[in-house]
Amino acid sequence: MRDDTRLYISMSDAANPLSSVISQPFRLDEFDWPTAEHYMLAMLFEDPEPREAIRTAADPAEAHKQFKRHKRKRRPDWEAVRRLYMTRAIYTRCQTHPEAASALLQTGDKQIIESSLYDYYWGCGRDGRGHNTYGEVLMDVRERLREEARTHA
Ligand SMILES: Nc1nc(O)c(N)c(N[C@@H]2O[C@H](COP(=O)(O)O)[C@@H](O)[C@H]2O)n1
Repeated sequence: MRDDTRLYISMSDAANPLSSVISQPFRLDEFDWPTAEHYMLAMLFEDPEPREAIRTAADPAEAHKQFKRHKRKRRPDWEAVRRLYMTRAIYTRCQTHPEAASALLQTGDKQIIESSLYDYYWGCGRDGRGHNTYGEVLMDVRERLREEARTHA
């Protein structure tokens, strides 16, 4: 049965304006980032070398390869900060690209769910019991954009 109250998205859909891998560059923390995924993966490291290797990767797949290459240098506090970094990336992308903000606002009050078989943190996991953190980040940013629109009306 169709459920119009939910919107399922896939992380790997680079054509979806809600995805973290869509090519919508933005500037944040004094650097230019090709995608939100590049930014999030770079923030996994405090060391500037892997950060730069990820930032300058040609696409998100290459950025992911760089992330894996440097995996051992991963910052110890990542679990505590990852949601915040993803939120900053998505919010800044929406500030930079009005079409990104508008695509998010057009989802209305739908619950956004990242469908992922394997990821129980960013996605909903195979059985739907995952945290769906990426979906929550999108909904948080959507709420903030709405608040800002109300304030500036
Ligand atoms: N499943 C999924 N959904 C997203 O929205 C994502 N941005 C990612 N990215 C992947 O997450 C991994 C790094 O973060 P964690 O250590 O899991 O917190 C890495 O594999 C990225 O490619 N994944």
